[in-house]
Amino acid sequence: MILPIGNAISPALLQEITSKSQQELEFADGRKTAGWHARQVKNNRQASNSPALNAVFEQVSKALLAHELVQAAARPRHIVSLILSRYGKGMSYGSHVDDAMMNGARTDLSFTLFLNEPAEYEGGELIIDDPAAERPFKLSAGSMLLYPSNTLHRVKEVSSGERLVIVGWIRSLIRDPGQREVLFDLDRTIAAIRNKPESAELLPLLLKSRSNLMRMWMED
Ligand SMILES: O=C(O)CCC(=O)C(=O)O
Ligand SMILES: [Fe+2]
Repeated sequence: MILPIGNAISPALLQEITSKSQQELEFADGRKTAGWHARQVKNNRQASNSPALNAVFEQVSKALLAHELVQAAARPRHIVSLILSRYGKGMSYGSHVDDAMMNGARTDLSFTLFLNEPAEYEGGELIIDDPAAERPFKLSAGSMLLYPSNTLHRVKEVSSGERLVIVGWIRSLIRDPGQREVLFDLDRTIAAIRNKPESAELLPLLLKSRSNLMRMWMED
């Protein structure tokens, strides 16, 4: 499941990140943190490690882990890694798969949190490989695209302006994307009937099914 999530972080946090990116943070060649294959197709710049960057990442992690849709779709155990990237004119990231393990943890979901508006740059679409159709995504500032880490994906060349994003990886309590989708659908069903008096009898059974599926599938 590929899921766009609007308003993933607050406008205040978004504003703080963009102004720090312009004024305070330093950026270096993104190839330094890529594996041997990704290095050949990666052409961007990313924020270097610093206390200011860590403070940003802490706030972003907190906001995303508290977000209802992120919780429902990803069932996150924790955020494994975050990168703040900037793509200027001529930069892109060719087709690749993300590393299965980062910082000692399995990566189950990947996401891109868009930090500036689509009108601020040409190109720069995130494309998730899909045998049936190419799906380009270019979301508004503060929105994120959440997708399974087992996909091939790429970022089209930016032809003008600048693209600023935070890219991240989530270790889920539910390893299998299909099982996560069943739980996501159940969450939505429960939310839709929760306050309907005519569903009062069915609700406990649905809650029981969700709990018991979690017990079957969850790992820590
Ligand atoms: O910039 C993006 O939207 C995605 C970047 C990416 O795929 C990666 O860093 O692995
Ligand atoms: Fe990637």
